[in-house]
Amino acid sequence: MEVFPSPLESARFIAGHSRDVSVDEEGARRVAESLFDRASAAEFGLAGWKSLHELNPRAASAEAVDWVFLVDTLNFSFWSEQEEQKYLVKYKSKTYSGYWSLCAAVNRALDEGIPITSASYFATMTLDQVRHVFRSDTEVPIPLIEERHRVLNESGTVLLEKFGGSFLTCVKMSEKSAQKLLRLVLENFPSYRDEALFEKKRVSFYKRAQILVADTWSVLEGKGHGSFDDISSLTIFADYRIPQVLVHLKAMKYSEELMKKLREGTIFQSGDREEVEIRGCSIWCCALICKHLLELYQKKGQDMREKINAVLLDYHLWDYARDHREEMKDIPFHRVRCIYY
Ligand SMILES: Nc1nc2c(c(CN[C@H]3C=C[C@H](O)[C@@H]3O)cn2[C@@H]2O[C@H](COP(=O)(O)O)[C@@H](O)[C@H]2O)c(=O)[nH]1
Repeated sequence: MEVFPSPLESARFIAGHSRDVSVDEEGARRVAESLFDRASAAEFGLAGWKSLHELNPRAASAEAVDWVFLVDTLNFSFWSEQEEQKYLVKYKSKTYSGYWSLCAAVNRALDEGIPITSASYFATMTLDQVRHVFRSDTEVPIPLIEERHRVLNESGTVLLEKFGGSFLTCVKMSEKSAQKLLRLVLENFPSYRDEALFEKKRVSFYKRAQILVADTWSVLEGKGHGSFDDISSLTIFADYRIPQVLVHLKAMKYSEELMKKLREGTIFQSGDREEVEIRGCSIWCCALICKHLLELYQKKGQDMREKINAVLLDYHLWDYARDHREEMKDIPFHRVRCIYY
């Protein structure tokens, strides 16, 4: 049986050997305290995935699960070199940027009668068809269009050959275990294997694989085939926004030399030491915030393990980063062009 390193153990190891990034335990505690009241609010919970985001599916159907699979297969690299020159998609008289531009393009295609979420379609899509579906409403195209074409064909082919073209089939095989679904995704879909070498050790982040499991849990509303009893075993999803918000909230710190490189807009490569430290420390920092949050509730005699986990903390912090873009503009995000996040 193939061994997949645990993202949480990887994060612990990276945080323990990191040079340019540090987790601030006091800062993490303060973030937990600031979230304390909000964590028991409805928006923080699972229902927020649909109620807060108009582009997410309303249904909990097999088609909705396929929508999640397609989107998370392409859920990477939306940042633009120049902030003012970026990929944008207009949908139902609203203009979307970043991750939401991907969702808007998918929904636009579905409205045009293009079965973009069907494996039988995206398994054999041509590059021109991908260019058409994800066309931009500015002169800036979606980044990594050739890579998106490749992962679409690859993932669609596997979904057809091994799971009858339906990601729900894969979910059913996981028998309500998030870790089993994570393993099935990693074993079968190579583009999801988000790993690196750090201090000669194989470490993992599995950002798209873990968010795929989390979004599947969310779209199925934690019920039926999506009632994962081990959903709390997932970590946050190490993208390029969570580190930014953790530094903004002073739960994580960068060295002067790293801050300088980030401010200059240095483009890092997947697996660079600084990139691995940023991603691993982000995961570790959020694990500490979760721990402190649960302890705060325990002191109040409330067992919130069903309501607080890294997934819901991640969604909250990611949405916070979106809503506080202006306030966070002095904190640079790290730039890597890759298919992992
Ligand atoms: N850690 C984490 N990373 C996330 C997401 C999402 C979308 N999930 C939302 C959908 C339903 C839920 O309610 C979530 O709110 C996208 N990303 C990553 O962000 C980056 C894009 O950023 P920007 O350029 O600002 O749009 C890119 O790496 C993308 O992969 C998340 O949830 N967590």
